[in-house]
Amino acid sequence: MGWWLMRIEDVYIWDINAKWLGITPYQLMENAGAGVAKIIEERVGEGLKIAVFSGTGNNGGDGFVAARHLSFENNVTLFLVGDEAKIGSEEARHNWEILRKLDFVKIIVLKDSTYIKPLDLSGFDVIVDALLGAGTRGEPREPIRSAIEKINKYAGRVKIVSVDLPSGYPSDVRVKCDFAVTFQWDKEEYGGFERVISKIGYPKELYRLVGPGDAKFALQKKGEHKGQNGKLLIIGGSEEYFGAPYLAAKAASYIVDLVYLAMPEYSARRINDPNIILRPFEGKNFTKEDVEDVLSIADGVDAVVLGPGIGEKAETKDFVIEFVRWCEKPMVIDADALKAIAEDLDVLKGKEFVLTPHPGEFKILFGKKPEGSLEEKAELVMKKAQDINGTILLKGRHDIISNGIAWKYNKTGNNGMTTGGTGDVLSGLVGALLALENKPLRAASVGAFLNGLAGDMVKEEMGENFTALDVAEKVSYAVKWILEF
Ligand SMILES: NC(=O)C1=CN([C@@H]2O[C@H](COP(=O)(O)OP(=O)(O)OC[C@H]3O[C@@H](n4cnc5c(N)ncnc54)[C@H](O)[C@@H]3O)[C@@H](O)[C@H]2O)[C@@H](O)CC1
Ligand SMILES: [K+]
Repeated sequence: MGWWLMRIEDVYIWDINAKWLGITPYQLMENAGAGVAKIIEERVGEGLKIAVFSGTGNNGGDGFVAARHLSFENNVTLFLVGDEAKIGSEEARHNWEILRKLDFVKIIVLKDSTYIKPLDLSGFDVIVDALLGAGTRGEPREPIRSAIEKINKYAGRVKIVSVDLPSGYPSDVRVKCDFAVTFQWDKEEYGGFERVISKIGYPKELYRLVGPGDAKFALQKKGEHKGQNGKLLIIGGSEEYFGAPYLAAKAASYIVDLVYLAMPEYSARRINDPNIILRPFEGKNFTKEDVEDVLSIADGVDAVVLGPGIGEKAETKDFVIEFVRWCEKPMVIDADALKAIAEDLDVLKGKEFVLTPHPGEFKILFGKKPEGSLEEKAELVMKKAQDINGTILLKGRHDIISNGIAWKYNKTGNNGMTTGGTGDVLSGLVGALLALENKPLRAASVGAFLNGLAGDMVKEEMGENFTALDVAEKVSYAVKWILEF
C-alpha cells in the first residue's frame, strides 16, 4: 500500500518515537528476526538446511533471532562474520549469548577472510544474508566483502534471502538476493531488489502521533553564526492587549537567533525585554497605513507570526488582509488575525502559512465546528487544509495538524493550559520553527508538541495553576529534554 512508503528520515524519527512509547530495541529485533523466519518458512518451506550469515551490527542481530526461530523446524548453521567481541548493541549481544547456549544451532565464527575462501555452501537450501543493513557506510570492507562474494557464487542455485537490505547495498558490491525482508515500511529510497514487507510491531500511532523524534529533527541547528538559526517577526498588540505578542516573542526567543516584535507604540512601551527587538508603530492599533513599513521589516526575516493581541478594530482587519496579501514569507496566522482573514480567505492563495484556530475560530473560518472522533475531526481539518492549500493546526485536548495531504496529532499538554496566553506561546513556537526552515506541517506539529511539553514540565513543578509566561520560560528546558532524548 502506497500509504506506507517512507523516507529513511521518517524511520529515524519513528525509532525515537517508538522508544518514547516504551517499545524496546529487544522487542523490535525479536519481531524482525521472527518475521524473517516466518517468511522463509512460508515462501521456501520447512525441514531445510539453512545457513545464516550475520555481521556484528543489528542486522546481524536480526540474523541471530531468525536462526533461533528457524532452528525449530530446520537444520541451521550460523556463520558470524567478524570478531565476536565487536558485536555492538546490547540486544544483538543478548541474542548471540542465547544462540551460544543452543545445541541444535551450529555456530562457525569467520574472523577474517582467510576462513571464508575455503567455505563450501553447496549443501544448503537457503542462505540468510544478515551481514549489513541500514547502518552500512560506504563499500563493504573485509571480511564482509569476501562473505558477500562467497554468497553470490551460489546465486541462482541456493535461495538467498536478505535481511532488510541486500548486504552492501547501495554499492555495487552487494548480495544478489532472491528477495529481501524489509521491515514494516517500504522506503522511498530503496530500489533494484524484490522486497517483502514484514511488520515488526510499530503501532499506527507512529504514523500520526507527534513525538520527540519529530521535534529533534525540527530543532536541528542550521549554522554557527548569529541570524543563521532563524529570524522571526511577530506582529501583534493593540490598545487592549500587549501581553499576547510578548508571550509569543518570549517563547520564540529561546529557539531562534533574533525575534523582532512589531507593535503599536501605545502598548509597545510597556515591554522591556532585552532579548526582543521592538519595532513600535505610531498609534494604538495597526492600520492600513502601517502595511508597507511592516512588510519591509518582514523582508529581513525568515518567518512571520501575525495576530496575537492585534484586536478586532475594522482598520486593523484591513491591515491584516493587506499585509497577508503582500507578505512573501512563511506565516503563522493566529487569534484575531484569523477572524480578519475569515472574511477574505482568497488572500491566502499561493502563500505558505499555518492557521492556528481553536474550535470556535475554526467555525468562524470554515462554517463548521470539528466534532466526533479524532479521525472524524482530522478528516475535516484535512479537507479544509486542502481547500485553502495550507496548513491548519486545530488546538484542543488533542491538537490536530494537517497540510491537506497528511494529518498528525499531538497529546502533550494538560488542563492547566486553558490559562490565557498559552495559544500565544504556541504561535511563537510555530513561527520559530518555520524560521528554522521547517515545512509548515512539521513546524506546526512540533510547535504543538513543544508547547505541551513545556506545559507538562511546568505542571510537574507547580501543579495546574500556572501562567503562560511560566510555559514560555520553560521552553529551553523542553528543548534540552528533546535534544537529549
Ligand atoms: N529500529 C531499528 O532501527 C531496527 C533495526 N533493525 C535492524 O538493524 C539494522 C541496522 O543496524 P545497525 O545500525 O547496527 O547497522 P548494520 O547492522 O547495518 O551495520 C552496522 C555494522 O556494520 C559495520 N559497517 C558499516 N559499514 C560497513 C562497511 N561498509 N563494511 C563493513 N562493515 C561496515 C559497522 O561498523 C557496524 O558494526 C537494520 O538494517 C535492521 O536489520 C531491526 O532489528 C528492526 C528495528
Ligand atoms: K542484509
